[in-house]
Amino acid sequence: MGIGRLRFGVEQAVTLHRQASGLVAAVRRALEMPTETGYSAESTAEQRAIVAHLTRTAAELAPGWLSSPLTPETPGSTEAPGGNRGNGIAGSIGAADQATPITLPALVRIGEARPLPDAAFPLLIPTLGKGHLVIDADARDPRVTALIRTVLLRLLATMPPRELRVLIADSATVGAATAPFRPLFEAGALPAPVTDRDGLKHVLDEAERQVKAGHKELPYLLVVVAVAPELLEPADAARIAALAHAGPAARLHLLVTAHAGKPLPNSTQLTLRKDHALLVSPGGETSTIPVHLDPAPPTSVITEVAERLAVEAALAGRTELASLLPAQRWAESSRAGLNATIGRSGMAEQTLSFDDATPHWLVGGRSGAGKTAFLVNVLYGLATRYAPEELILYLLDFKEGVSFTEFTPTERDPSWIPHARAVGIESDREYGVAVLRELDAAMSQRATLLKRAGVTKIGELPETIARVVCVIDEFQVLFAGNDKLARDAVDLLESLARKGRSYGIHLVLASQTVSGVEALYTKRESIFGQFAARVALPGGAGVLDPLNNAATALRLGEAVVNTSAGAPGHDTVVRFPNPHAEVETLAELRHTLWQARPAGSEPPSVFEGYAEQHITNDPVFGIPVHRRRAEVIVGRNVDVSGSTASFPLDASPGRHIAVLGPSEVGADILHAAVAGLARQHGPGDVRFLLVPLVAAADPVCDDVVVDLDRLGHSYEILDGYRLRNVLAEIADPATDGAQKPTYLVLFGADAASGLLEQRDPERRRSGIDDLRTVLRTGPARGVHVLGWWRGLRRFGEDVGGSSAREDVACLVTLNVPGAEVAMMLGQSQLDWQYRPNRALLIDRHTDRIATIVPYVRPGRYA
Ligand SMILES: Nc1ncnc2c1ncn2[C@@H]1O[C@H](COP(=O)(O)OP(=O)(O)OP(=O)(O)O)[C@@H](O)[C@H]1O
Repeated sequence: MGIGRLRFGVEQAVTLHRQASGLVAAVRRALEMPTETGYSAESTAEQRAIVAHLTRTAAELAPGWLSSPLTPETPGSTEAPGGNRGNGIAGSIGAADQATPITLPALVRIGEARPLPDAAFPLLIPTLGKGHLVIDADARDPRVTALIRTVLLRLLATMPPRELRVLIADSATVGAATAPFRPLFEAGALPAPVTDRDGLKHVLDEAERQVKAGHKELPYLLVVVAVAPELLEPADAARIAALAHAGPAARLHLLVTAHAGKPLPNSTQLTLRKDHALLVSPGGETSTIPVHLDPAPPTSVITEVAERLAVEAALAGRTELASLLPAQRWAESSRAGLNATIGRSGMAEQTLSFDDATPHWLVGGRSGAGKTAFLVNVLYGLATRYAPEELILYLLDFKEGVSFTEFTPTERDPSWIPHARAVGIESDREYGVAVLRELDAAMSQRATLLKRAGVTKIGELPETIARVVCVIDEFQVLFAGNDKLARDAVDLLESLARKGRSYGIHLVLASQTVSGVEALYTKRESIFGQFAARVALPGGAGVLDPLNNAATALRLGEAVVNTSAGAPGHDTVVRFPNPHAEVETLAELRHTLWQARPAGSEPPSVFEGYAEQHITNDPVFGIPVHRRRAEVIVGRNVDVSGSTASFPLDASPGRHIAVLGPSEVGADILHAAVAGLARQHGPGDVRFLLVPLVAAADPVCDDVVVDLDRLGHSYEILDGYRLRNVLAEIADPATDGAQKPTYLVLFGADAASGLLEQRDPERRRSGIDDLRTVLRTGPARGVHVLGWWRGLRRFGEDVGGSSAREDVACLVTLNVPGAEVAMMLGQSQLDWQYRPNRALLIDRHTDRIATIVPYVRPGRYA
């Protein structure tokens, strides 16, 4: 072989390496050497000198794993082959103690160019930051498999894991070509190869996104296209050509196999011959210099490297919550919006914002898909990033579970997240609507502020106004029932979704069944249209466009994030941590945030739907207040603050309380009523007449007695006969004013009906007559009846039917059907269904009807 041929070969190498300026210069120098030194290049020795020079240059330009032979000299060692430090996994893993910085692997060895039968120089091809590699044979050819493995191993072993993503579409060998890299797939450090047409489309989507994003901070993306040629659709081939054109500028690089036809732009092209390969110039000209592709690296080497990289990736790409939290607490401003780190895509952190573009989020996922985990991560992330003056949280959970207990003080741990304003656990719809109302009111206040300041967004106000994030888990419960409550919820949500962005009020709606929200039917678009940010967890494809199948193959701990209202092609798959696995980290973080809370911070108001409510925890119980008139405390309102549910007692006719329904909670409500009253009167100022008429109430009555004794009150315990006499006494106008203010407490009042119905022939009155008189005239004389009737009908008959409705104005109904309550109230319909641990409070004088959580004695539901 003469120098002419060598010169041709080397010059072609120069052309092909045009973009690799370092190599071009080096090769030129090598070519110029004979003339400079005056030697004739005709001699074989001279040709050898050129080849040797090229070899040395190659080692400089592509050190370590990039170009050295991949059969390790010391088996079992993944130190950089060839003894080079700096460009290899040894360098990246031990980066801290490496003196040599990692250089970008712009050039990678794929084999040897052999211009002389006995002299070869390493063939380097331009890769990251430069160009693509294309070969005409498909991956079923073992030499192509070897090429893929060589390039992948060299690049993976060289690049820091965060800076190179690899996507593999391999229908040709169904993933076999890259099988030795399995440890990386299993560790989630690289996505496993996709092997079908849809998979290829997703890979190309992802590559196009990289090109569209176009900014320089993205990690490099290497896409291996090892598609069986018979499965490659022309449209996909066109997409690949377009990506080849635009890729290098956007850090996207291709390794394409089975490519026939026109050379792809920016590519090193190879054509396979029987025992060697040839380079094809961009113009399509085939060189004559034979290239011997490197054999596949030993599987053991690949596996060892992959395992080490998987460990490194696991460390670098940890998705533990702690690794996603900001280093500095409360360092960010919420003026322009809030950023939440939601997990990682590859090694890169993924952030989703609450701002003008994505003011509200919709999150979907089947039960057990990790929705709570996802939300808890987001909330801890936000609470660590933004100070309580910048962020307020409202957390509502409608399902059974403990999603947000994290954020509230408990008996065991008094700390709380200082941003949390209200937390609803197993919330009622009434509570949800109360929260939405509070937010709606906040929106109106903010609107006034903005108007006054002449601006349109809270970020433009001179002072910082905290942004509000309201998370509603299983929000579809709000709309169940298609009743007034559901309609109110829809209206409020629509208003918040539409206007919240300007006022810094952001919603996160999470659900298992977003698609089936019936009550939203007419308003679906106007509500969900405002939710540009969609997060689909496994089974949560309902939050995406019906044509978007990006969430089909998600695993636990993964989510598709889409900021284009779920439109196909705008999806990023993120991995998120499991906070339930980091209980200690969370507890520590909560304590740190709690300790740092601003002076005077109040704990969040907490609504626990399942919890028994006890009067001893009532906000006004036992606080000595000088009341003008007594209040009968019966439970807690289902509102944001969990305020006291009570009836004021005054002298107007009808200020008596009837608790209705067979549930024994009726007796407990009377217990609470007496306990509350007993603390509003001095000992001896009033008298309590206790009438335990049913066995079920005896223990309750005993507790009342103990309490009254302790407080030094005077009381009497009456049976049915004494009750009849007492009613007669009180009803007698002659006793007017002779008695102290009296509370007549009837435990199971219906049991006395038979006795009271009997007429006293002398007085020509029955006990029932006296009862009705007491009801009508008692309050004016300070006599109030507190009674528990187990049946509605009996109660109606005792008090005198519908004409006497006003004689008992304060009602608490328990397990009584809504229709019967409606009938008693003379209404056509009542949207109320009894649920355990709930009651309906009705005050006829104020037309107030509200769901309450009645006070019970501890252990009532145990
Ligand atoms: N990123 C994750 N990696 C691994 N396991 C996880 C991850 N996130 C959650 N899990 C686990 O999955 C299970 C379900 O999680 P989680 O309670 O968050 O789901 P969910 O969708 O809220 O379920 P449900 O709606 O039934 O309450 C839990 O056992 C949790 O530990």
